[in-house]
Amino acid sequence: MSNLVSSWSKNVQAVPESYILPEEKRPGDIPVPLCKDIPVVDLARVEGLGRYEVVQTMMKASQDFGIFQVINHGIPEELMNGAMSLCKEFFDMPAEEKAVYYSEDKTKSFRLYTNQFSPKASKVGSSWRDTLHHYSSHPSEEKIQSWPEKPARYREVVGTYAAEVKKLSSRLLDLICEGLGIELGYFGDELTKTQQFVVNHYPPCPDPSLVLGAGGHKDSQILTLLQQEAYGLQIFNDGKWVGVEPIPHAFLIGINDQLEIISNGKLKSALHRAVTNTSTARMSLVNFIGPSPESIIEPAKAVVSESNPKLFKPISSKDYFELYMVAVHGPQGSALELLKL
Ligand SMILES: O=C(O)CCC(=O)C(=O)O
Ligand SMILES: [Fe+2]
Repeated sequence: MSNLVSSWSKNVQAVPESYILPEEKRPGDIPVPLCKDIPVVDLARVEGLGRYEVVQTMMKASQDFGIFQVINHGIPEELMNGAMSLCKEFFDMPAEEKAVYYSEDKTKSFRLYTNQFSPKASKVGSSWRDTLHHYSSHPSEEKIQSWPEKPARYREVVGTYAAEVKKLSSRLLDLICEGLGIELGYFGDELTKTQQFVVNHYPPCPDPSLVLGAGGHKDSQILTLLQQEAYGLQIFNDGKWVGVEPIPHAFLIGINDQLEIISNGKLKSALHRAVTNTSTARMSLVNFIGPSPESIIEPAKAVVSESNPKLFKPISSKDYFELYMVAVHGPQGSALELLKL
């Protein structure tokens, strides 16, 4: 338990050795510019004449950046504020109260942990973050019973929030179907059977140039919907790291590896990382929508043709995740390369 970064980092003046990255992986001191070209999609325009343009913008952003942001998405601001502040309250609780939820057992549907991507064996480059992870496959009311009882209203608000995010993901995936020329409802069942809600907490760090909150990686599932208030997310674009500007109450949408496969490479899963800062704890509320473990992931028939042959081998979602968990430590930050034909 004492290994939670939020438990010990207040008392340190320097970054402990095991958190210092090898030189080539460090974010360094040179400022990373914010990328001003990542599209912000106004979902209010979907119902009217703007629909075609919205879909095209989403498609182009997914090809060029692998991410875009959405506003007027229909999830109430009070609900987003409520989820964010309850998650903050959770991390602000005394270490003993959080200890109950701490677990290194990856099969648990709910747990608090630190350093998922840095096995104990590796002595360098641990991530400067703690994570609260909720995993569910729908419908899954009983899983909520394993979530924190404190702060009061946590279960209720996070439960409502997760359900709203799931609805938003379905709307977005229908628009993506339109853009790809895939039949509507393609993602309606097995391909979106699972939902993970991950709360990343990055405490202030004495020297952000030496560490990362989250090392470079791609997300393995279908779609990411991320809520944030403070800056810290960067993507690797056009050969360099660029910053993503947080927009209050927007959701950042990310294409994941298994959607890249289904789209036959038309949509790109973005390599991204999170940096820390010296003054404020940053939180990101991350929702991953993904397939059932048994789903076979392969390019959709509608996106493949003689002139556009399959680029990826079929694989079950479960097997993809196993490959991913090894490959995520490598320079690609994902297992996509291993499936290329
Ligand atoms: O905190 C962030 O902005 C990124 C987190 C992330 O990439 C993840 O949880 O997969
Ligand atoms: Fe990620």
